[in-house]
Formats: sequence, C-alpha cells, structure tokens
Amino acid sequence: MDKISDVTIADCEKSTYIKPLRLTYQQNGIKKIWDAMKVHDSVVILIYNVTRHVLVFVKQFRPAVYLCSSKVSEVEGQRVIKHEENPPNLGLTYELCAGIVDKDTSLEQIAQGEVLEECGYKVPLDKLERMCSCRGGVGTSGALQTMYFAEVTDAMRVSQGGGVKEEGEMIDVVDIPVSEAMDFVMDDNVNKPVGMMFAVLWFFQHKNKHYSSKI
Ligand SMILES: Nc1ncnc2c1ncn2[C@@H]1O[C@H](COP(=O)(O)OP(=O)(O)O[C@H]2O[C@H](CO)[C@@H](O)[C@H](O)[C@H]2O)[C@@H](O)[C@H]1O
Ligand SMILES: [Mg+2]
Repeated sequence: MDKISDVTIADCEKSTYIKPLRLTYQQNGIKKIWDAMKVHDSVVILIYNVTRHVLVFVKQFRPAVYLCSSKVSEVEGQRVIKHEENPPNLGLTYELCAGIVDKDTSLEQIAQGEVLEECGYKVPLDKLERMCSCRGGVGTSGALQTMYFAEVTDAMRVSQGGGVKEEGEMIDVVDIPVSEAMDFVMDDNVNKPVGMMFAVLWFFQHKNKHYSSKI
C-alpha cells in the first residue's frame, strides 16, 4: 500500500495538464455560460495476455479520486487532507494502461510506449487494434479518448513496467483472470473509470469467444 502524507490543497493557478476556461455563447438566441477545462486527449489500452488468459490492468494512487473521497479539513488557514482520517486506498484505482497525448507522434506510438512503460510488454505497432474512441468528462472537458486492444504473450514481457521512475510514476501491474474479470469490474468496492468497464464488456463481446474456443 502506498504511504500518502502531508496532503495540502491550493487553487491551481497554472498547470501543464489542465486549463479551466469560461465560455459564453448563445444557443437559440439564449445567452449562456459554461465553465470548461482544456485537458490532453488520451489513449487507453486493454491488454490481454494470451499465455495466461488474464487481462492486464494498472493500479495507482489518483490524487483527484482521493480528493473526491476525502474529508477536507482546515489547519492554520491551510486546506489539508489528514491521511490518518482518510486512508490512501480511497485514492487507489484500477485502470486500463493509459497515457496522455502530449507528444507529436501517432496515437499508436503513444499507446505502444505506455504499454511498455507501465506494464513492461513490448508490443509491435501492428498488434495494437483500435477499438473505438469516446469523449470523457462531457460536462467539464470533453477530451477525446482512443481505446486500443493489445494481445500479448509472456515472451513479450521485457520489464516489470511500473511507469517512468524519473517522472515519479508508481504503478502496479495487476493480472485479472478472464474468468474473474466481469465480477471485478462490477465490484463497487473497486475504484475504476467507466472506460475500463466498457473495455471488458467489449472483450467479452468481440474477443473472448474466439479465445475460449482455442483453450
Ligand atoms: N493533472 C495532473 N497533475 C499533475 N501531474 C500530472 C497530471 N496529469 C498527468 N500528470 C503527470 O504526467 C504523467 C502522465 O501520465 P500518463 O500519460 O500515464 O497519463 P494518465 O494515465 O495519468 O492519464 C490518462 O489515463 C486516465 C485513465 O484512463 C485518463 O482518465 C486520463 O484522461 C488520461 O490522460 C503522470 O504520471 C504525472 O506525472
Ligand atoms: Mg498512465
């Protein structure tokens, strides 16, 4: 379990990752205001390890999830989250391997890099199958998320993954047997984004019959 401590909260003045903006516009002649946020587009990858018939997910501490689930206190005029009262697992999530689109390369190349960095599998570009794309956070950001499927084998595992250490990433790779995947994504006690649930359903719809017949 990650040790989280000394959590303070401040307004976000300037960020590389998010930019809050206010739009004014007219809709059918009615004046309106909407507060929106510019964030990076992203890629996510559902990884299926055919050697062991497991789906490969990542587990990490997500500060935004921790913030949403925690009680914020004030200590000497400073907003804080007391880790003694708000256990770090409130912010732990299970997700698909994912990354933001912050480089000027193809989405497939970004996806390939994330699978290697986060999960340790070296996947050829032509093994990345585009699943679909969708909009995230339609009320606030509306960023585009492109989803891929990658079939991997144990032989393609070249490292433990875990994220880019120099960037401070701390990611656990979690294998879930296909036979347990539905129960896992439907478990309300497991924090996860909706995209992960969709991807598992997609897997059962489009892939699992094909693999089951080979076992
Ligand atoms: N807001 C922030 N504040 C500070 N540092 C930040 C930050 N956002 C990113 N970073 C830094 O940039 C790194 C980028 O990480 P990734 O490219 O793996 O994207 P991530 O998986 O977080 O989000 C992707 O995957 C998740 C899960 O699907 C999607 O919700 C999301 O839109 C998508 O970008 C992080 O490790 C962190 O160092
Ligand atoms: Mg990531």
